[in-house]
Amino acid sequence: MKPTSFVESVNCAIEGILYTARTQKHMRHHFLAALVVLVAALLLRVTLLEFMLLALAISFVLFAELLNTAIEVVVDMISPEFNPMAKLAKDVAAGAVLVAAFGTAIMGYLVLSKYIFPVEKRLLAMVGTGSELGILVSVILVLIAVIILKGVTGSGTPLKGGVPSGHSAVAFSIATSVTLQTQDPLIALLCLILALMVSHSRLLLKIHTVRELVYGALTGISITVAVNLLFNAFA
Ligand SMILES: Nc1ncnc2c1ncn2[C@@H]1O[C@H](COP(=O)(O)OP(=O)(O)OP(=O)(O)O)[C@@H](O)[C@H]1O
Repeated sequence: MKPTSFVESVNCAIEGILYTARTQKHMRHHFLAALVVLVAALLLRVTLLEFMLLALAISFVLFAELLNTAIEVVVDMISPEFNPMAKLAKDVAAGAVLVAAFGTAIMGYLVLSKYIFPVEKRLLAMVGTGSELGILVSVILVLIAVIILKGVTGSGTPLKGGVPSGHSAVAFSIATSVTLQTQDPLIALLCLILALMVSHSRLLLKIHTVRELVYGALTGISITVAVNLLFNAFA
């Protein structure tokens, strides 16, 4: 039935948002990311203008995901069977969300980095600069820990599958070592992206689950930080 009042129209719009949140996992990820960014913005006491920019960028992503879902629903209604034009319409709509999300990530970085980087720099200084020997020892200990953990959990082979992911552990160990060596938050961010890409590739190849990758990352980071703390304490 068509809405007859303003309140009913608003209700229909909210139902559309709820439908999108219920059926589209990307929408739920966008909401979660928006929550994290807005809470971080409040805690970091960004300026009013910066908060407005963040809010605008977040709204833009949510707006794009809602339109993408609307297009998907219409395409599914018109063409439930496989159709190259249906594919094109859905791919273009998904592209719009990707562009919006990419722009928002850049906006978030530009606004929040100047607040987060100084805190990160202080934390890195507390762990101390990594040494060449510390880097080597970390990687060797990470490899030994991965083999022992795989043996204990009885999963995977030394180079493939199981808990934790060896690729993820080594990638995050190297990322942590480079971060400590350079003490530079931007380098840390770039290394984190590289380590995430290595881990993601193992997920795409269906060699590991997210849980195995997270355990791998935690193994790599914790051992590398512990080794560097020890080296610096006895230096
Ligand atoms: N009827 C169809 N004909 C041809 N290709 C389709 C059709 N339906 C879906 N696809 C292809 O599958 C992809 C995913 O479409 P789907 O409807 O499953 O959206 P989704 O899983 O919600 O993805 P997202 O929201 O991430 O774009 C589309 O981008 C398109 O390439």
